[in-house]
Amino acid sequence: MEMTQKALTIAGSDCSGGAGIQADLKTFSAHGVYGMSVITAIVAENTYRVSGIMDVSPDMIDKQIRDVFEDIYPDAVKIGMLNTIETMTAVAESLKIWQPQNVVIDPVMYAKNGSPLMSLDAIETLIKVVVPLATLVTPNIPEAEEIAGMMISNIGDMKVAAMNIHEMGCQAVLIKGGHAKGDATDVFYDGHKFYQLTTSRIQTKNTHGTGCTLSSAIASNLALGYPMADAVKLAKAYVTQAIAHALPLGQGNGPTHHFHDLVQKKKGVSS
Ligand SMILES: Nc1ncnc2c1ncn2[C@@H]1O[C@H](COP(=O)(O)OP(=O)(O)O)[C@@H](O)[C@H]1O
Ligand SMILES: Cc1ncc(COP(=O)(O)OP(=O)(O)O)c(N)n1
Repeated sequence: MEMTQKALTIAGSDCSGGAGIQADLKTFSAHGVYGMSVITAIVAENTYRVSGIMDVSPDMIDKQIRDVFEDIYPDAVKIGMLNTIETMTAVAESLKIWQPQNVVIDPVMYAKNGSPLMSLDAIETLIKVVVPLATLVTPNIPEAEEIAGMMISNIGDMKVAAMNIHEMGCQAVLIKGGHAKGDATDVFYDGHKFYQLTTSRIQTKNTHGTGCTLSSAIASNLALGYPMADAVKLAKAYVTQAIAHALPLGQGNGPTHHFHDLVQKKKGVSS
């Protein structure tokens, strides 16, 4: 019988289906990876607004993580929205017990429409307690500015911020360029070498869930056994296709679209 790769997302629920847990599970499925979820918060949101957040208690987060790991140990974990200090601490304590091998952390702070998804007072805990757990951390430009404590206006700044974040104790950093002007260039730093991943910017407003899609595609590829640099390159190709096929749903930023044909194979990847 073929082996089944398993991935876990620890994140918030987006009831409109474009981001959070929902985007992550769709991405895992498209990659042929068995998906599991630990919900950290229930978010009432859609393509143009966030109208409410209910945090799940630390005790329920612990129980969800324990029940997953005790029974179906994941090959990779993706972490998304962690709203509060208590949520971050609960996730960090549990992961220290279960020691997953691959941990991709998308340090979600805001939704595309600017609504906050992380409490302002939690930034220090994010840096000291959460970032060091990461095999890879994937901030967008505004998130990288907050974490690294600097402004980012060009690729050189992205590289400096990546090095600063790497020094906080994670193994690798990917700064996403979706919020920049011009080409969509992401900067990947593995602690030794920089890689620039560039695609033309797709002219669309339908970009709800791009960050979630990218980080869960990376987690899928790590679960499938790809080395980190290949996992990132293949995921960048996947998110580009998911944006190219994004759905014009809702009144705001429509969601990325997911299906197996968008998944890129290793053969086409240049080193
Ligand atoms: N319009 C676009 N065209 C092509 N790629 C894009 C576009 N917008 C975002 N991306 C890519 O999507 C991924 C997610 O980036 P970003 O949108 O910055 O994340 P987030 O959703 O966390 O803000 C990155 O690989 C980025 O380069
Ligand atoms: C529940 C939840 N988690 C994360 C996000 C943010 O998703 P992201 O892909 O980073 O960006 P946008 O979808 O907001 O463009 C979210 N909105 N909801």
